[in-house]
Amino acid sequence: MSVSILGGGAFGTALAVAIGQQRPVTIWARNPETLLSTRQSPRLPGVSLPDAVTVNPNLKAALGADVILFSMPMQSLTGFAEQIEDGLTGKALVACCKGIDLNTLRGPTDILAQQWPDATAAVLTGPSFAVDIANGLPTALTLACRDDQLGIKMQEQLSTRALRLYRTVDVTGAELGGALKNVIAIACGACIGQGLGDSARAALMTRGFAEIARLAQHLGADPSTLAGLSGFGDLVLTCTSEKSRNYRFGQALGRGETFDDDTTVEGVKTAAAVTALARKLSLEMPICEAVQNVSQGASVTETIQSLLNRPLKEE
Ligand SMILES: NC(=O)C1=CN([C@@H]2O[C@H](COP(=O)(O)OP(=O)(O)OC[C@H]3O[C@@H](n4cnc5c(N)ncnc54)[C@H](OP(=O)(O)O)[C@@H]3O)[C@@H](O)[C@H]2O)C=CC1
Ligand SMILES: O=C(CO)COP(=O)(O)O
Repeated sequence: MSVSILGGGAFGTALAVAIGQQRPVTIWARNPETLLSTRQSPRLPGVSLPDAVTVNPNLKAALGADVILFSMPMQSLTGFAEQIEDGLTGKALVACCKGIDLNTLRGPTDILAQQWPDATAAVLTGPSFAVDIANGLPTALTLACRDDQLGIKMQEQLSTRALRLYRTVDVTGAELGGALKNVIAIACGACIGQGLGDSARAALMTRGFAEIARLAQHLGADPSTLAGLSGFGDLVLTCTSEKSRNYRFGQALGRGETFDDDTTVEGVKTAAAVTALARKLSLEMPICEAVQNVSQGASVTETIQSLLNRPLKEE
């Protein structure tokens, strides 16, 4: 099975570095100049692509692979997919983005499946910072594919000695865990940024997990997926590490500081999408709604106070 990665940002480059330790892989980027000239991505400085990685600026050629990984921000996926005319029949399309599309309220595999009904859509997600993967540190991810036979083949192709893929057929659970943990990470960053302490963060993580489970199970996810790498695992990582862009964005909100506009922070648009989705489905998701409000400029102090003022209830 040949493998291509579309997207030359931090995650796409890290995956190319990891997979390229064991087998040939192609990476395509819309602005490939630096990758071509230095074999490093400006989004992941200091890490060089191994010889087994081909940088191919020709998208059509990259689309010829059997397995195609889509490694770009969630809100770019629809626009990117719509410009590709190829039917990609019979190919395995693996979404590597974490989020919910704000216009359609769909996850990445739905978007891929709608654009390419004759291909199989899957998702690769879980607790992993690009820099850790690229440095060869041990990492475990979830590969979710409804076609388990294809999932088994991809698991073998994409795993390396350090990058260990676990498999599931629960695409909905894997995708929603990865999308929503970014929203809760913003809340946790804001909590720490405001100086509210580790106990308050633990409360937000736990009640945030309850919100993730509420929405995901309503949409058919298996609770065991949510307790796994793509849910609980990624929630723990992202809510506790300053390597996370979502967490750092939340910290900046909590401290009343500005944040670099050019940094990918998936949780902001996902908070808006999930708030809309929860309203549509009549589900209560107060922490996600709070993140949406503070991202839109509401006071962090007042928003936290209104969470604390909610009626007492059973856990
Ligand atoms: N970084 C990480 O540690 C991890 C990230 N992820 C997920 O991976 C996804 C990508 O994030 P990440 O790589 O970190 O983000 P980066 O900000 O590092 O890079 C994003 C990349 O996407 C490219 N891109 C943006 N829009 C388009 C488009 N319309 N067409 C083609 N390429 C486009 C950008 O190109 P250009 O440089 O030209 O702007 C850039 O190379 C996110 O959903 C994230 O949640 C998942 C796990 C870990
Ligand atoms: O998804 C990630 C870790 O699993 C990366 O998190 P950030 O996008 O917050 O940096």
